[in-house]
Amino acid sequence: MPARALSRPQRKLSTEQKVESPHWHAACGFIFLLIALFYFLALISYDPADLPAWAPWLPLSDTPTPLARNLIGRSGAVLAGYTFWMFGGANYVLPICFTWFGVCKLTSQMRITLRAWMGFALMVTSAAALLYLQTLWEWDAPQITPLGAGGGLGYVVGGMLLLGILGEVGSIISLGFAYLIGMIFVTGMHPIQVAVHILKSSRDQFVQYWINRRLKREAAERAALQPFNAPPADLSRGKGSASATGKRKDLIETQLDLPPVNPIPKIYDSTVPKTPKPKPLLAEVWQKRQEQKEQRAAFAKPQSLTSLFKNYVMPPLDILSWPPPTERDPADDSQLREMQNTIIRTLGTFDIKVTAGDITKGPAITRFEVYPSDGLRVNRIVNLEADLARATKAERLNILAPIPGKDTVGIELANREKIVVPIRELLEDDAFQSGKAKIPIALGKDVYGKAIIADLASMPHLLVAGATGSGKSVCINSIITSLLCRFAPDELRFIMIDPKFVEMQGYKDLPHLALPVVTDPKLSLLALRWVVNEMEKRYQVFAKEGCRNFDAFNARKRGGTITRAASAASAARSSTTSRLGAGAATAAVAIAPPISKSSPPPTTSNKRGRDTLPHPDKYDSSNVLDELDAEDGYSPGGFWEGNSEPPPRKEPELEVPDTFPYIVVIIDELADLMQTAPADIEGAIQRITQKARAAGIHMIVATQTPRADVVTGTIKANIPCRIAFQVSSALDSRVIMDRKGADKLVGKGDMLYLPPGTSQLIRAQGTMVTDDEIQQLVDFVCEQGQPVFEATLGDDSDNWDDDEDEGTTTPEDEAILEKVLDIISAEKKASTSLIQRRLRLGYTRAARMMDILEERGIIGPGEGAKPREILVEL
Ligand SMILES: Nc1ncnc2c1ncn2[C@@H]1O[C@H](COP(=O)(O)OP(=O)(O)OP(=O)(O)O)[C@@H](O)[C@H]1O
Repeated sequence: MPARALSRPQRKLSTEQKVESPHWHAACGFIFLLIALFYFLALISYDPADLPAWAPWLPLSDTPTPLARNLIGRSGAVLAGYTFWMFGGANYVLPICFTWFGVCKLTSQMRITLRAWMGFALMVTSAAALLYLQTLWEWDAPQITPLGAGGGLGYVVGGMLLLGILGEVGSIISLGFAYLIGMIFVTGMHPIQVAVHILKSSRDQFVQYWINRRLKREAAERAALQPFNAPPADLSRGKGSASATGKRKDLIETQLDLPPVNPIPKIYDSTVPKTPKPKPLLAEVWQKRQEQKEQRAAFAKPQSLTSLFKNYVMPPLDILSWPPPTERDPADDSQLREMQNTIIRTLGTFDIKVTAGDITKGPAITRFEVYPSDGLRVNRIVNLEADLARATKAERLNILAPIPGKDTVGIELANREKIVVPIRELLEDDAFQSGKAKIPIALGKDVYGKAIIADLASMPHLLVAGATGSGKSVCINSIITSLLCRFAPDELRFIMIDPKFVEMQGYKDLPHLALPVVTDPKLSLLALRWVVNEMEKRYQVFAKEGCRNFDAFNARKRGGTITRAASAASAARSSTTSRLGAGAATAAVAIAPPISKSSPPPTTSNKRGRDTLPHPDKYDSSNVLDELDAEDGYSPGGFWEGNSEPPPRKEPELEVPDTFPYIVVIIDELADLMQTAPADIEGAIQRITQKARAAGIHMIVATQTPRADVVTGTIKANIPCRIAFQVSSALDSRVIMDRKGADKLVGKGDMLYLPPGTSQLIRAQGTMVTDDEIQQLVDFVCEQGQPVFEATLGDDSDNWDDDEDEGTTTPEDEAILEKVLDIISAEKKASTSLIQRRLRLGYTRAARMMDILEERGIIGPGEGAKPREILVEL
């Protein structure tokens, strides 16, 4: 390729130069070829007899022809006459060079640079001088070139200038080198390289021919050995079948170590929707599950979720809309190719040689692939991001160097018009319908048009972050929609924490809700504690049943034995985890009637060292512990009233449900929660994300504030699966994904997805679900049942921060006190604000810790703003 010689090396100039259109190059190419042809015809048919009488200096013929015989007429004869007079035999170099320029313009769309023109002049001059000096053959055509074989130019340069200075041999050698240099300038190719290339390609041709013959022979032999009626394996695929060609190519490349040949570039338009399937596979999955549920419901307790929702009907996908096909125009191939040429040309102006690869038009972006030439560092392409953005006039441009898993570099440009990916398209996709994923969630379509259906069960938790308006809420809604279209209320329960008040209000009547939608950031901790509690309870049930995890438990052979309906027992008595709503003044947690006996009531320790339930009056029917105590002879308050040694207390039996539903906790705006009680929220999220997977509990956390104090290291360490929408800076992108890239997204659903178990990001366009679709879906679901809450969170949250009785501390408090003591001993200072800052506690809680330490005689009383006195050696 002539790229190197014809491209302009000065970068300074190339940043300013205009990128010419392909039409201009094509026109120039044809003009060059036309000139070359005319010129050549004029030369080969030159006869001095055609010259008109008025042509000065030229040796005119004695017998002029009345009609010019020159193929280009009299003007051709005049042109040939003068140029022969000037350049002699070197005249033929001119049409050859013009042909070369024309071919370059047409094939590579290269500029004919000054260097190429100089090379051209050098070739003609040295050729003319060489012809003048050569003595190998006698030049005897004075009527054509009166000044010798090299014409006037050869005579002046060879005869008058060089011969006297360098002598004959010296002149011929130097002129030979000058001719080669001229050729290198014109073609951009080293003659030796050209020779090697020609040799190599002829060898390749020969080898390919030889291998083709061998393959054909082998195929024919195999066909002859095949049974009469069997289709011949290779021949049936045809001569040009992809696999045969690929095999042949591999064979050639591996056996002969030939340079790889880039595949022919293709254009893919992944925005064209697939035709919806008439009968989704998932219907069969549902049908099967429905039958299983009906069998189970026969044994289930009447108030259990299985019984309540045994006739639940899954929402039909027709509820969701499908945009009419007319809204989507197919990709315009010529425009895409033109843009790719612009990219290649722009890179060429910086001396970066690339060849065209595939073009993939995705819903939001188009990826142009290019093959870097051998020895090119891909970083050089990355460094030209700004110049490429200028040349392509792109709003945002992203360079993948290289595209993971490929040998090409990808240049991604935002489409002028975005194609919306309707959620229905994904829900009808095979990946969703096949039922392979346990908790499938439709996320979007990648640039190749492949549906991204993730499995929340394998994630097992997800972080969604991006600037405001980038598409987070739509993504969360898509996830909820996917789950609603797949799970009945007894199979999957939601816990929705929505401090923004607006995002999840539409879901407040869903029967899938385990708790009411939490909008008060202060109550969200209670909800998270409920989840922790539920998780611990599930583990106890698993241990009792000898099951390792959620799946094993739900898949175990069930005998229909359901133990005594005692509530939550050891979980309730084990104080570490069951402190939901602890304290009388706390958000009261009341177990709703239908589920009351199957959920562990929250507990706290009273001063007498016994676990009691907060707000016992708020529990519907019975205080189970009191019932059990009464059986054993304890008073309702838990005191032993007999005279002898108290008998060992009976532990209430753990209820083993038939199956557990999945629980999906969705937090929409983590930042709001982290403002209220960062340490507690972080701790709760950490516990859930660390342990909850095997208990069938999964968490989705969204935030529009990707700051390090919101998306903390602890949270990130426990949520490896992330989705980043557009953010304003590379720093924000690093907070979310630990690398930049999200700052290059174009918004409105354009996202980067980090799937589980890999470090390779996938760029995708998120699915779109409209408010109307959600409304219709929710209406359909809500018509089939009321929400059955596992607990209701009271609104008495004002004092939740200091939610313990005076002087009573929980293990959680003790853990914080430990940290407080560490800080005090390190800083040699005890002040509430210091504790607040270091542990990120609210004022009330920090002050309470100080009061407890004062009570224990570790620090002195407060003296206004002054730090307190440290009374003991720490
Ligand atoms: N996947 C998508 N496809 C097409 N358009 C989308 C998509 N996602 C979002 N949008 C567009 O972007 C707008 C903003 O999206 P969304 O409300 O989800 O942003 P957000 O990140 O949740 O913002 P905020 O944090 O302010 O709530 C939507 O109204 C919609 O027009």
